[in-house]
Amino acid sequence: MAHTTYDTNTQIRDRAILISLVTEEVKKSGILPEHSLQELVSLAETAGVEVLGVVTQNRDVPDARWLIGKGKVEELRGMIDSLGANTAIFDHDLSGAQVRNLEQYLDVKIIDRTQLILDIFAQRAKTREGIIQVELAQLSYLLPRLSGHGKNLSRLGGGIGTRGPGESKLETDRRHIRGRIGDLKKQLEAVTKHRKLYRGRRQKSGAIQVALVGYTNAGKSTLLKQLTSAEVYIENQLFATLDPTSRMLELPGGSEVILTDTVGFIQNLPHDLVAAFRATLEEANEADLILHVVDASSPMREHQMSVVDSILEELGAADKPQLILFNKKDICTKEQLEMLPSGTGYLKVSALDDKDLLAVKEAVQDRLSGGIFTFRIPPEDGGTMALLYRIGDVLEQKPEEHDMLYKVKVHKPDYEKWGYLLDSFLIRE
Ligand SMILES: Nc1nc2c(ncn2[C@@H]2O[C@H](COP(=O)(O)OP(=O)(O)OP(=O)(O)O)[C@@H](O)[C@H]2O)c(=O)[nH]1
Ligand SMILES: [Mg+2]
Repeated sequence: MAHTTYDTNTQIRDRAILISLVTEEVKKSGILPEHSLQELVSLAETAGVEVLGVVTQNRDVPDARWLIGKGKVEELRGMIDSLGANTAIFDHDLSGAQVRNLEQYLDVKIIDRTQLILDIFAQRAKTREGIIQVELAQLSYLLPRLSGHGKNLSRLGGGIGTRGPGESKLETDRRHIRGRIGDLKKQLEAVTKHRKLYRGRRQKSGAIQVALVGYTNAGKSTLLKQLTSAEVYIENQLFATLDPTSRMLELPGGSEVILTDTVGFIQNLPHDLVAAFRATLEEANEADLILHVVDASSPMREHQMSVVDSILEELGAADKPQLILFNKKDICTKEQLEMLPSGTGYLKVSALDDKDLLAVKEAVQDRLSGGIFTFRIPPEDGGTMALLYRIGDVLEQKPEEHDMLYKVKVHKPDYEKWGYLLDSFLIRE
């Protein structure tokens, strides 16, 4: 199926009211409701929605029929009428029944946080793999809620919540959607296999992989660009990057690693999406070193870090060597900077500062270094000598009797891969 593209000029622009529900569960989670709502506003704006207003409600538990209390629903209806909204976006996942009830009563399009995120992903996906992944996630999300969506999706005929699978798809029966999900999974498998092959080749070539991961908008793409002079898409919006981009990064010692930018993480990342993007996020899993980029200026810094940690754990990448980059130090307050932990695993940087960029490269080099070793190699053995240059930085070379002595600062990942070939040349002291 062709991916539905969205032309903002010919569509009715979404004019939305955002609704945040603060339950006991939310209070216990440590997520500050105002930040979550702020994030929802950013998500909506990123999706191209005009935000007309917000409504919040405190309630111990969600209402089964309406999510929010009936009185709030009335209030919302009044706001919708007076502001001329055509969409209501809830910072909370909705059941099919809740969508149906709200849609009937309010007569606007009802969207929840997950759909909003999925919609942004649909707009952003560029590669075949990304496009399939998004459609798969959208359909998996839609399937159990199918009965909830009715006339408004087709009446408005576009905008958030309807991009991707396309309107006609929403009207077909579940069996059809299940069939489509099956097809997509097969396609995804084929594309992923191809990627794995390519990745395998990259690994065989001995290249060291370093992955930039972190919360959305932390500055990952900016760092990739600044460190490698790559042309990448940088925006002060959420999920600017969807498909991983890899570039060569030259370290101060002269050796090269492959640096990969990845999709940003977000709290409550829809589970279907994590599953669908597993293949992409596996870049992090394949990495020899993870650079966890943190927006140190964010008031939600700690929470965002723990979101990233738990997603890394879900991916099985929690035990990878990690370096934490506290980014955007140039816009941090003095207090924020003082609060940051320090030590060898952490670096406070600004992606816009050349000195800091050099410090990042040095730290990467250090983290990848497995120590300094000396090898004795006969001068005619060019192959082994070439191998030395592959596993690290040659610091010194001098003749001794008939051989050459090489002092090498080895890269841990390379040494683990190739070191066994050098065992017999190693001088043990
Ligand atoms: N002041 C300041 N701004 C920064 C710094 N690094 C990045 N930014 C800005 O932060 C915003 C987000 O940067 P990106 O590089 O797109 O962030 P990202 O982590 O790739 O975001 P996603 O792709 O959305 O996950 C942009 O407006 C950048 O210009 C920094 O060190 N200092
Ligand atoms: Mg990015």
